[in-house]
Amino acid sequence: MTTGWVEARQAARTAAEPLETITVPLRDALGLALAGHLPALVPLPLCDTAAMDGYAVRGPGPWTIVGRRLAGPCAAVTIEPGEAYEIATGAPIPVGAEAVLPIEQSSVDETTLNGNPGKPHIRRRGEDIPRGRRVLQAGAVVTPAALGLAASVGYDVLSVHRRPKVRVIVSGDELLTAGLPTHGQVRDAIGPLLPGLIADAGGELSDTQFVADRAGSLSEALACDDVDVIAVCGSTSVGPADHLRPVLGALKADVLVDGVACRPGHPQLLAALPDGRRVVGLPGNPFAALAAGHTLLAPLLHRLAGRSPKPPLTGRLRASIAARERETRLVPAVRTDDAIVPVGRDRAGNLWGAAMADVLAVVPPQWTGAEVEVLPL
Ligand SMILES: Nc1nc2c(c(=O)[nH]1)N[C@H]1C(S)=C(S)[C@@H](COP(=O)(O)OP(=O)(O)OC[C@H]3O[C@@H](n4cnc5c(N)ncnc54)[C@H](O)[C@@H]3O)O[C@H]1N2
Ligand code: MOO
Repeated sequence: MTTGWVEARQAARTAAEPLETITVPLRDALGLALAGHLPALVPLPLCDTAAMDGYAVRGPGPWTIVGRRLAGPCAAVTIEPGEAYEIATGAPIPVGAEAVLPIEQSSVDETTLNGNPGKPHIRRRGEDIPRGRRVLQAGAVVTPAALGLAASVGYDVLSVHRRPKVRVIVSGDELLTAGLPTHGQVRDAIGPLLPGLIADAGGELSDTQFVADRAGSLSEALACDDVDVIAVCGSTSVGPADHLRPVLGALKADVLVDGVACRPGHPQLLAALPDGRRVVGLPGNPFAALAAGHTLLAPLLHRLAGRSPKPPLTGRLRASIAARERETRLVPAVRTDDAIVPVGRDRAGNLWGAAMADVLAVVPPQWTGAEVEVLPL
């Protein structure tokens, strides 16, 4: 029975548990999701440091310059009232220093320093991040900034969930993978779009296999057991060459979502094979496959990759889009400063609109109003 679009996405998110935890060097963690919360191993800054290039001073001026402190490991020194140390930004300040007088506010006559620090210009130990403070939550996706932060607070390795491996099976005797199609042939448009969609959702493409429109070929391709998810493109409908549902039946798969009330993409499906691998059926019409990729495949991969759900993005739709009675519409659109603007060219077989768009606007059944959820493309 067909599932509503919202319920289908929820079903995809709960159709599996996050994959095992692995420990990887920072450089290999980009794009993976943290398996646990990340507490700071050291405070930031580690000790009281100068926030400006200038002079660390104690007591009222004028001061006598007695030494120099540069950034880097150094023995602690104590500063006495009336003394100054020339100091670089980031250098530990001498014990007892009350302020850093920035170079621009100072005047030096031989070893005598004058000026007014105004503010202390000192970053105190732990002022930015105290030791032990949770800086990122389990389920956060490791971004370039997160890698820099993890290094700042002392990490060399991170515990993350491994990426789900995805095999793509493209079915269709009419498909051509390169060159100009001749009468009756069609260039495969889904094989090229899936690697990016899979990577964005936290997965890793294992390989892409092309199979003929025969039940036996599809069955054989589904037998591989070295991946977590298999995305089958085409063969989801009810025609004489559409074998996915009968093949899944013969393999005793548990069909979790059997069609979704959305346009395009309604014949899509999600199933669990007896050995735990998940199968997502993406309709053959290329824009329908993209829409289904964002409906079932991406949420399933997010979950397996251990990513926390994000709050939905919304915007105001500019244009009169006719909602359907029972189905959610997925409409390619661009985001402007103040609105979501549909781009058209969005028939199920045509990726032109989606290629011009930066989001899919989600128009629920019987929707009226302006605010819609959008899925970034
Ligand atoms: N009697 C019905 N017929 C159809 C229905 C329906 O409800 N009742 N739904 C239509 C919708 S909607 C879709 S979507 C398609 C889904 O079909 P399949 O998933 O079985 O896919 P195919 O039949 O193999 O192909 C459909 C269409 O897409 C082209 N195609 C297939 N694969 C690719 C590819 N990799 N790259 C580019 N184009 C591809 C194929 O040549 C066909 O034109 O079913 C409708 N029919
Ligand atoms: O629903 Mo189909 O998937 O429109 O092309």
